Amino acid sequence: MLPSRTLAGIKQGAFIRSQAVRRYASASPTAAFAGQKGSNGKYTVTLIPGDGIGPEISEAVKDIYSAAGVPIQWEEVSVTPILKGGKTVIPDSAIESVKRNTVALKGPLATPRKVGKGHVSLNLTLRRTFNLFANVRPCISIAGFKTPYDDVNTVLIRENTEGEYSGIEHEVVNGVVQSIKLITWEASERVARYAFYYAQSQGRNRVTAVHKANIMKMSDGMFLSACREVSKDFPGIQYDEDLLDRVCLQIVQNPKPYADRVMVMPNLYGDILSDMCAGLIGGLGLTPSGNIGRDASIFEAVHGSAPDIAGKGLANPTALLLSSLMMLRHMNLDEHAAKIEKAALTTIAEGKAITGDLGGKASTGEYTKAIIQKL
Ligand SMILES: NC(=O)C1=CN([C@@H]2O[C@H](COP(=O)(O)OP(=O)(O)OC[C@H]3O[C@@H](n4cnc5c(N)ncnc54)[C@H](O)[C@@H]3O)[C@@H](O)[C@H]2O)C=CC1
Ligand SMILES: O=C(O)CCC(=O)C(=O)O
Repeated sequence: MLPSRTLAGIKQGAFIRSQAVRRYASASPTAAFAGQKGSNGKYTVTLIPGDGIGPEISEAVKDIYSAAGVPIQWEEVSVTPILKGGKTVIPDSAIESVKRNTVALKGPLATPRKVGKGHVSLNLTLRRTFNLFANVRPCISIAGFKTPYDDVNTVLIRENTEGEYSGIEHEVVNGVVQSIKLITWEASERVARYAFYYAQSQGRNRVTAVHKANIMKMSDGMFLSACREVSKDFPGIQYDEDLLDRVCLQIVQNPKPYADRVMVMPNLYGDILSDMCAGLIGGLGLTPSGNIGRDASIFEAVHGSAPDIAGKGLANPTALLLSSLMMLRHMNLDEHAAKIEKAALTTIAEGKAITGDLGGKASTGEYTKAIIQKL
């Protein structure tokens, strides 16, 4: 029997602050925001604009924040990788900025696709560097924006530091490579505990662990054991388990039943399932996420750098904007978040100034202006 290690700060009932149920909540008890306003009355937040469409959508967020009078000043840093001792690393200045500010908004970072070559993913490097153990991915239908379903309301919590994304790969012999899926009890337990905490604080009454333990009996099996163990500490929350493939099928047939719960799962499953859910509400231009850690949290869109549309003014900044609203709520700036959220969702529902991915004709700038006019 494995020991049940309790992560300090996420015990049932030991919440740092009570939280109302909120759309795009970050619900982070582990990294309770302790930032102080500067002498200018503003909090400093690290901004990593990112690659591809990153700078365009970051600019849109900055413009909306200025217009909305959000008390934030951005500390912009580059994470262009540098070579240090034969390894690709993120510049120290970027690391120091996130450490100092404890919150960051990050645009997408591209990872070279060359087979077996190119630097490692900086997205994953950042998650590991700051031990951002839970990736929260809410996906909610936007009222007034017509898609095949009006009632998608899923929250995925993805283990964010290990699993299939451990990056441990090697060639055994010519023509045979091995990639190791590393699952630890500690990481499984802490993400499970976070999922239960999130469900409880956001009024969701069930946690479903999504897995393939029928095949990966030891790795996913242990992930499930950790979830089961944690579930005992949350008697008010129902707990069940479902197979990843079944969940995919069921969600695309009828997403409604999933609105009552939080789904928690190993790393890769969360990556794929969240893109699938995004497809149900209008695409990757709409889905936010928060990488939550104990000492820092980094908020980013689910999507990547979209090289196919970069620099053309076609990018939809909503996903990054909604990620930033998760960040504002994490920082207890709820009123600012609510005001911006209303302006953005109303702009989409009206449909007059929406970007091409949503079937409109507006440029990134025109859509941004339409939001600003509604603030
Ligand atoms: N967290 C991160 O920073 C992530 C980074 N990536 C990286 O991004 C690069 C591109 O990856 P892809 O597989 O092409 O995925 P992607 O998410 O960048 O693009 C997939 C499709 O969605 C569209 N799309 C994405 N975001 C959009 C937006 N905001 N507005 C309008 N359309 C949007 C793109 O134009 C493309 O057709 C790769 O280098 C990948 O490694 C991918 C996923 C996440
Ligand atoms: O780092 C990358 O290039 C892709 C990462 C990704 O898809 C994710 O984990 O969200």
